[in-house]
Amino acid sequence: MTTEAFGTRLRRAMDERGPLCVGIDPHASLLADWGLTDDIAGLERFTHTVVEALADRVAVLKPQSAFFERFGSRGIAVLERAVADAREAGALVLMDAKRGDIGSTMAAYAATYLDPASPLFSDAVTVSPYLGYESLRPALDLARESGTGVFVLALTSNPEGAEVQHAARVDGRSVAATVLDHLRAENSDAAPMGSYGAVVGATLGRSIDATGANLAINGPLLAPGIGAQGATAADLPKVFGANVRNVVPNVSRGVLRHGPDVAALRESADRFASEIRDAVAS
Ligand SMILES: O=c1ccn([C@@H]2O[C@H](COP(=O)(O)O)[C@@H](O)[C@H]2O)c(=O)[nH]1
Repeated sequence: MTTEAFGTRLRRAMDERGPLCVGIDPHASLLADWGLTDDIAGLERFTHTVVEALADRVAVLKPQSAFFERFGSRGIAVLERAVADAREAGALVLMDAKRGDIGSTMAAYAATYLDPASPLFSDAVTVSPYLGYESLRPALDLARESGTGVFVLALTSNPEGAEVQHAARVDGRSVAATVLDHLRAENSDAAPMGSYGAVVGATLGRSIDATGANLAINGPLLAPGIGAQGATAADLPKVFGANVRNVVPNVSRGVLRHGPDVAALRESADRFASEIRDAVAS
């Protein structure tokens, strides 16, 4: 059996549905705003509603694992169901777990999200490179084998990220630029796009320039920060320049605050999608 690469599947989904990625982030405050209880029943209703509203129309759904983990094993069961239902409805699922550890432990994280036999098998996972890029090798290798993807934190959307990511190594290269260089090498032989992505916040403005980072990695660029964190679709060309075609913009609370009405969730996602289309085309 040949497994189609994640980068190929993502490119097709972006072309067919537009590049928008909507987050499934069941904040306690959103459960309350939706009139739901802050327990498993509320979590289940919230998650099911988002998947029902959006999995048949957006390219990517991104569950934020933390909001499910806080409910223990029953929360993980809700997450497993959401991943399976979203994939069944045609969305790619990017698990936002931000895992990172020494290689031998990383192999277990990789198996959790990228092994087709796992109950949490997803199309891609976010990982943290701060134990050293090569510590991610088990995930990078398993992704290649299973046709899945890996998104590595490079320049995150939060202001605190700069203290680590802009820091210079002894050779003067910034940490962020180094991560992006590794990803470019990983994606070098891929067409139409590699399966190894970077997380680069839509909030960053031109602060990227100071890092010497080159965003041309021939892979997807997950761009969180639109909506609740203050960035807009219009920021995308400013931040990503010529690489904007590979950007997967993420909106979580900006869409989710319109629930629990399914039509209102869809309208909001459609509005963001259309603003993004216009901004990317301009
Ligand atoms: O740099 C990063 C990396 C990940 N995130 C995650 O994306 C969503 C953003 O949610 P909003 O409600 O749209 O602000 C959330 O799950 C974060 O953990 C990020 O924001 N920045």
